[in-house]
Amino acid sequence: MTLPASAYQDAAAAIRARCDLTPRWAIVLGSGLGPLADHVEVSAEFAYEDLPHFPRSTAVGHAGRLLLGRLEGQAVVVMQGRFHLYEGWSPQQTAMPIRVMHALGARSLVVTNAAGGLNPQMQVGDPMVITDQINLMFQNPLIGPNDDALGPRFPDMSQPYDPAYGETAKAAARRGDFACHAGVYAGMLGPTYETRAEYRMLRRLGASAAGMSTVPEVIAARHAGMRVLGISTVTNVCNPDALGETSGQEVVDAASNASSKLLAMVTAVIRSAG
Ligand SMILES: O=P(O)(O)O[C@H]1O[C@H](CO)[C@@H](O)[C@H]1O
Ligand code: HPA
Repeated sequence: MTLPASAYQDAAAAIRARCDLTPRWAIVLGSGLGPLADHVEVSAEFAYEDLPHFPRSTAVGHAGRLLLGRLEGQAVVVMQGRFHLYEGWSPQQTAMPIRVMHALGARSLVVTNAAGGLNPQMQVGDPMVITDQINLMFQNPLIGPNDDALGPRFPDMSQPYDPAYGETAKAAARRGDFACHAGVYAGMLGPTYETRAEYRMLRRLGASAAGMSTVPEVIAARHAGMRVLGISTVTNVCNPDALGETSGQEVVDAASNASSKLLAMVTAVIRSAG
């Protein structure tokens, strides 16, 4: 579905009409990671269905709420649930909330997700700081007329994830004494999990984690010049030579069990950016 060019401004105006907080940080909470929002001192809350042009959350473990408030004293806007291509939303729709949060004032983005761990050292519950991404969805939210007011026609993607944010997140994991990896996120279309042959291929391509989100959001954020921190939580281990079965509920449960690690890393980055 094509969105009107004004879609994200319309949604931002509807939010501003009820809340005058200018968020500095935008945070997207992935599958099972919604409880992180319990730590936000909430000023206003919106159901996605009440916001103009917003898609509705249909994925398991995605509440479908936008919150404005404070985390560690910093003004934040938080998506409790995101949109995926496999739900039937267009690339533009999956990325639209990023533009809305940018229009509200956010200039830094934290994207989190549940992902399959491809690196043999990974265990369920381990976080991974995303250093780069591979777009294997073969779709792009910037296709169509470019909004020159937002960003360039051909955005640079040489460093989509901010290295300083990543270092701060890793330092928080060291202080917390929990394992933390760093690596490349492969964005898949889904909704099927990958076959053994596909996990093998992803390893060969240099990916350390596989998921079905994040890539369109980060493209939209970089287009708009936002600094990005990305953290995956390993919810299933993808060993092509001994692959167990994976279910959506298992992914959600594993992510929420590990959410305290994510909270420690995200709050450290937000605090350090003062
Ligand atoms: O990336 P998030 O939204 O965390 O969700 C991940 O978990 C779901 C699969 O279990 C897929 O939606 C995948 O992308
Ligand atoms: O193994 C996976 N593959 C794709 N998406 C996922 N989301 C959680 N785990 C996975």
